[in-house]
Amino acid sequence: ALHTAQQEKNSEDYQEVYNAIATKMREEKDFDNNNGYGPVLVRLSWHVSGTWDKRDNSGGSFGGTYRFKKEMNDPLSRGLQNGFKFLESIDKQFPWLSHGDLFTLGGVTAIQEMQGPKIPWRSGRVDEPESMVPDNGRLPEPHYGADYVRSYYERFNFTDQEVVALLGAHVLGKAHLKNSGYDGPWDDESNIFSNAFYDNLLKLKWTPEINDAGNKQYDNKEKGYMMLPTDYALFQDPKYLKYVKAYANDQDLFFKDFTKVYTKLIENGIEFPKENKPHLFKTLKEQGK
Ligand code: HEM
Ligand SMILES: Cc1cnc2ccccc2c1N
Repeated sequence: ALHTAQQEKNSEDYQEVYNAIATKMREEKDFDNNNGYGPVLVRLSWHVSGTWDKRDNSGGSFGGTYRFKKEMNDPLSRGLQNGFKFLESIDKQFPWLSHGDLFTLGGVTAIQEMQGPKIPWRSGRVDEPESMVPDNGRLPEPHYGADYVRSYYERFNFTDQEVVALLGAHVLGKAHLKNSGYDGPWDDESNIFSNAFYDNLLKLKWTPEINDAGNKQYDNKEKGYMMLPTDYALFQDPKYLKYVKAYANDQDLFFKDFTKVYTKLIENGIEFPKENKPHLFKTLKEQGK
């Protein structure tokens, strides 16, 4: 059964939460080699949504079950505890906000504050008990190629175009050897949301290397950039490559398509009554803050 969102506050209340998250991001911008908390907040919003299974509508962002240790300690989510800890003070400041809304609003705020597209965000997710925590093993592994990526996203009914647009979020942040067994990029500023992921994928020379954890990754020595095998798959597969080229050449198109598929991702499995309108948030900058 679909979950029905329960709208209880108005946009001004959620803008206040947005501002609290965005302000804290500014205050703690030296986190993780100066990347700040933006990237890990975006990854958290994806992981809490990526457990969804269209077949029985289990998992997904609605119930906020990431707060329980079985989901939080999924080995494929190592490092996301930093994002959870960051949001704990926000959780205390706004006790009326559900965890599902908190985790997804964290990602939306981070994307917009990192100069990404405006993401219209709908509220009303309702906390579910620990018994509803989905099993581990629903998140993707980074070791494989295009066939794996394509079949993984079949569980979301995402097309090739949607998969390529969604993965553009890997312009943000970095891989940490102790988290995932992958490492890099080694530049210190990957906290601006742009179409650079596609540009680099297409234009730079990528050398397969075995990293210190024994995993194969694709490195560009000149720039100190890396690509996971699942990233590089978008270059290897001709059907994906078509969209990589489109987004490398048109950032507006990327922003538009990313907004659509990211919204689908964080809303999967939830029914929003028609009066439950999306909230459009102003960035701190737009508010003169
Ligand atoms: C094929 C699907 C995907 C795979 C296999 C994958 C895998 C990974 C891995 C291994 C890392 C490094 C984690 C670490 O070592 O700390 C990572 C980081 C990240 N992922 Fe993904 N990911 C996928 C899809 C996505 C999607 C759909 C999004 C968002 C829309 C996303 C956003 C991020 C972000 C922002 C980071 C950087 C986090 C940080 O800097 O701490 N990823 N991903
Ligand atoms: C440039 C690049 C490529 N792939 C990534 C995968 C995970 C996290 C960050 C990445 C990143 N900044």
